[in-house]
Amino acid sequence: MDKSSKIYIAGHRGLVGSAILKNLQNRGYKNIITRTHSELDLANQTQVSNFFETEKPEYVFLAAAKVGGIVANNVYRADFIYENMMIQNNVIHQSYIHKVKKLMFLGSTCIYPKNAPQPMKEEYLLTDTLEYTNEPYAIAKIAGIKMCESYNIQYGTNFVSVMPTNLYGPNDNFDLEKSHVLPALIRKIHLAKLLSESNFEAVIKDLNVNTIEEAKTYLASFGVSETSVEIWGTGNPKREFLWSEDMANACVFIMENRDFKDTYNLTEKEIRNTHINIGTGQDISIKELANIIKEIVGFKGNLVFNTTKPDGTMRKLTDVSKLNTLGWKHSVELDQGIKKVYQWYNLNFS
Ligand SMILES: NC(=O)C1=CN([C@@H]2O[C@H](COP(=O)(O)OP(=O)(O)OC[C@H]3O[C@@H](n4cnc5c(N)ncnc54)[C@H](OP(=O)(O)O)[C@@H]3O)[C@@H](O)[C@H]2O)C=CC1
Ligand SMILES: C[C@H]1O[C@H](OP(=O)(O)OP(=O)(O)OC[C@H]2O[C@@H](n3cnc4c(=O)[nH]c(N)nc43)[C@H](O)[C@@H]2O)[C@@H](O)[C@@H](O)C1=O
Repeated sequence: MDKSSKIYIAGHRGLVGSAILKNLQNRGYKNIITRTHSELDLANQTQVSNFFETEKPEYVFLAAAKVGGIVANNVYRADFIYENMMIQNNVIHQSYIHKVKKLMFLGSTCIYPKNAPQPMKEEYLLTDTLEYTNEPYAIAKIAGIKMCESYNIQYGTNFVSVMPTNLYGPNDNFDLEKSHVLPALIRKIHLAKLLSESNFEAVIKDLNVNTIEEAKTYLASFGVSETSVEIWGTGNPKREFLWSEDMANACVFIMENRDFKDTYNLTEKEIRNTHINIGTGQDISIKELANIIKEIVGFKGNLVFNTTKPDGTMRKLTDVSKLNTLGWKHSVELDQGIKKVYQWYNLNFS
């Protein structure tokens, strides 16, 4: 990519897409194109075809997807498989038709088997059964990897796939039902702290409701009160968290430095697993995460574990040796990142 290359970021207002946009702008890329969801529905084949025909992007970051936490994945199973398959089929196929020079597809580490050996290497893909709570999403992501790989092999395209661990940062989704654990716990614990300080005005503003009674009833349905916050599951699952701006940095690094054809003289087994894990290589339990957030937010109440909610996979630590060997390593540690995102939340959301 050179600084005047025409680069399309799909999903530029999301957690990762917004960080990729900022990263490219900071590096001096000047010809970036974006479309909001309402301007271009990537699940619509005709709209996507017309967009590529008109704009002819040279490089594509595919960071648009239907994304959510464990409960959203488990409940909206049809939406997760349908929308993700449609978006990626349309964008990847039109990138082939319109001779995009390089495309990056964003998968997820949930593509690996539920009981994969830890840490998870790229080659563990398709070696065993998936975690059921997010199987539809994971199957869509596996289809995306295989689509990139198949087009590369049959048509000589240059499509690279990356598998990020759990991400967090500015522009995350803080919805109490549908979000991932880290933003959900920041918001729940923050609201519990406000309740404990009788700062009802701030609670009403955050939830955009009319009265404190309404706010308290809503929060009670998520197990949030002035004295305690509910944590889903046992608290024992472990997760690995990567700061979204580090993720964007890794994406741009790989787009600038790695081509699919770099893998052509590898063995057949390696050709099958050319996707690259992106993570820190470090994980912590949900209980530990909740305690760190509690400390940073300054909430003095209790954490209560609701074991009727799913734990999901017990561990999914990425093996990041492939990425490290390419020359990239994360820079923001978890406690530092949580402080930064809590600051961002207070400035932009609360
Ligand atoms: N967040 C995480 O922890 C992880 C994310 N990933 C992957 O990283 C990528 C980016 O995720 P993230 O940034 O968190 O997701 P977000 O939900 O923050 O952003 C997704 C973006 O995609 C857009 N989008 C969704 N559907 C459509 C559509 N039909 N047409 C056009 N735009 C659409 C959304 O627009 P709008 O909001 O307007 O609908 C939004 O801007 C995804 O592929 C995801 O699977 C992988 C692992 C972990
Ligand atoms: C990125 C990844 O994200 C999803 O997988 P996940 O890692 O299981 O997602 P999660 O962040 O929602 O939960 C992590 C853990 O945390 C626990 N947990 C506690 N309390 C809350 C809570 O309040 N909210 C949420 N969401 N989880 C909670 C929760 O029970 C679980 O044990 C995939 O569906 C898939 O989309 C994917 O690729």
